[in-house]
Amino acid sequence: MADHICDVAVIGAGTAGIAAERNARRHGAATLLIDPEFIGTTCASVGCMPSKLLIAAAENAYAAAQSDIFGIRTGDIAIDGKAVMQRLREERDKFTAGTRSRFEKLPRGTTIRARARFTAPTTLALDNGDTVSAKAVVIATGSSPMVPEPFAALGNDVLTSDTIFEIEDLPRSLAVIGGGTIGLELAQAMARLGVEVSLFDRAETLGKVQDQEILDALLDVLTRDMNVHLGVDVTPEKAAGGINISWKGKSTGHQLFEKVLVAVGRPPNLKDLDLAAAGVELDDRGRPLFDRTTMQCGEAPIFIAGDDNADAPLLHEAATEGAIAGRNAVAYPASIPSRRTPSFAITFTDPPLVLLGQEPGENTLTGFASYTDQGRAKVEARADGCIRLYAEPEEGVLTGAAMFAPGADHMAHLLMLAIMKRVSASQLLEMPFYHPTLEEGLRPALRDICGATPTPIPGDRDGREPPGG
Ligand SMILES: Cc1cc2nc3c(=O)[nH]c(=O)nc-3n(C[C@H](O)[C@H](O)[C@H](O)COP(=O)(O)OP(=O)(O)OC[C@H]3O[C@@H](n4cnc5c(N)ncnc54)[C@H](O)[C@@H]3O)c2cc1C
Ligand SMILES: NC(=O)c1ccc[n+]([C@@H]2O[C@H](COP(=O)([O-])OP(=O)(O)OC[C@H]3O[C@@H](n4cnc5c(N)ncnc54)[C@H](O)[C@@H]3O)[C@@H](O)[C@H]2O)c1
Repeated sequence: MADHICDVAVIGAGTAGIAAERNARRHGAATLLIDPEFIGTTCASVGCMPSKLLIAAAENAYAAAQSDIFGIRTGDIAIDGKAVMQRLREERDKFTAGTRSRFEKLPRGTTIRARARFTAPTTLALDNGDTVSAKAVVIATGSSPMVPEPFAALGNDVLTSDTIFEIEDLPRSLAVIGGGTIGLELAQAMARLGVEVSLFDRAETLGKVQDQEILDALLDVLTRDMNVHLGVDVTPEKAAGGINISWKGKSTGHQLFEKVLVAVGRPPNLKDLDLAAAGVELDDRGRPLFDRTTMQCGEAPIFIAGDDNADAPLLHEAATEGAIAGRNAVAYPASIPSRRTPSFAITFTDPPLVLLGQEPGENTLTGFASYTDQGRAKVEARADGCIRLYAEPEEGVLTGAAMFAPGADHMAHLLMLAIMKRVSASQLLEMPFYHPTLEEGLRPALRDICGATPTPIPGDRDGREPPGG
């Protein structure tokens, strides 16, 4: 049993915790990074990377299935589920190994393999019997999949994002419960890998989409590969050969599935931390109140970063919040506020779904563009989806976007720059748009916005699509 003394103790060695420790050390602190597993982050082990590896396999299966369109005959396509999952795990393990190797490069004595809980605002008890005394503490404990009661009792046929990447072979059929980011990405990937998929959500939308045209486009694409049931409550029951799912609400039915993926959200990992001892003020869900510009919990020497604060549970936000928390833990009690970037979420469906910036308000101007007749999208046989751009009424300065369109994951970065630099639709239209690109498809929406503001379509620019495509 040892008593460790440091300037900044970081609980959790995921993306946020690693960034917090690194930045606290960069600012001169003696640090400790505490984690029971040092698995190499959720992102690399069971999150971003394995899900994108599955999606990459699905994209290749889909491209092979579509190749006839281009006159390329591939013959019968065989999907070797075991090989798909094996490659996924092999590549995933390289990502986790890369992250884990960074722990070995930390200064000696920085890492402690244990689970921590608070005994006072700046003291921690570890489950190996050690204690930690710090000047400030960063909580970076992440989140875990929620499994509602009826599913929890049903054993191994019920999967979450923590277990689905471990399956030996692709199932014949899969019910996906929850059409949020995880459900959408994995449902479409599995369906395109030949799994019979049904997607269920109790909401009447998917992926938090508010715009009806975007939702319609999303449903149009998804339902080519799977059944989608919105506005339903599902009840699972163990049955011979898998799990029987009954649903009722906007539609009613029942079906047997070999496996069920539960993807209904990821609550923060806070319950084992004994936050009462930390003395931080909690909201009505038991989550610490904190300032998102400093990551500080009230006036306490405690900072919270990453999924565990449930603010923006995304990789880039976890890394940013960790860096802010680490710097301010060193600066305590003189926290320095940081400017946070506009909200930015990409769901890696095909085409990608993007929600960017502010949601529209009463006076927001909107511009619309469809990709069903867009030149480059048609060339590539992926003419689906649409985009909606949002702007301020006075000058048409861009404020946000909702997009479900080919290339939206890349175009969103251009729009993010425009939003952050307060660029107007008119100014964007002064920019050259190379032909034929997917970016050209933004212009009808930009022109809509110009048309509704005193800032016109630039007089020396063509007001229509380029002749020839
Ligand atoms: C399937 C899936 C796909 C995703 N895809 C994307 C994507 O494409 N893009 C994107 O931006 N985001 C994606 N995300 C979200 C992203 O992975 C998370 O936002 C990010 O990993 C959160 O990092 P974190 O540091 O908060 O948590 P984590 O990386 O989970 O780290 C938390 C750490 O805290 C430790 N811990 C917990 N309790 C204690 C305790 N009491 N004491 C000590 N240590 C503790 C845990 O062991 C863990 O190591 C995805 C998530 C999932 C599940
Ligand atoms: N590409 C990415 O950036 C990416 C990918 C995967 C995950 N993530 C992160 O992981 C987080 C968690 O993802 P998630 O998909 O688990 O959660 P989510 O909050 O995105 O979606 C949960 C969905 O489940 C539905 N739901 C809730 N309870 C239900 C029930 N009992 N029956 C049916 N439907 C139900 C909700 O209506 C919602 O649509 C996301 O918020 C996101 O931040 C990001």
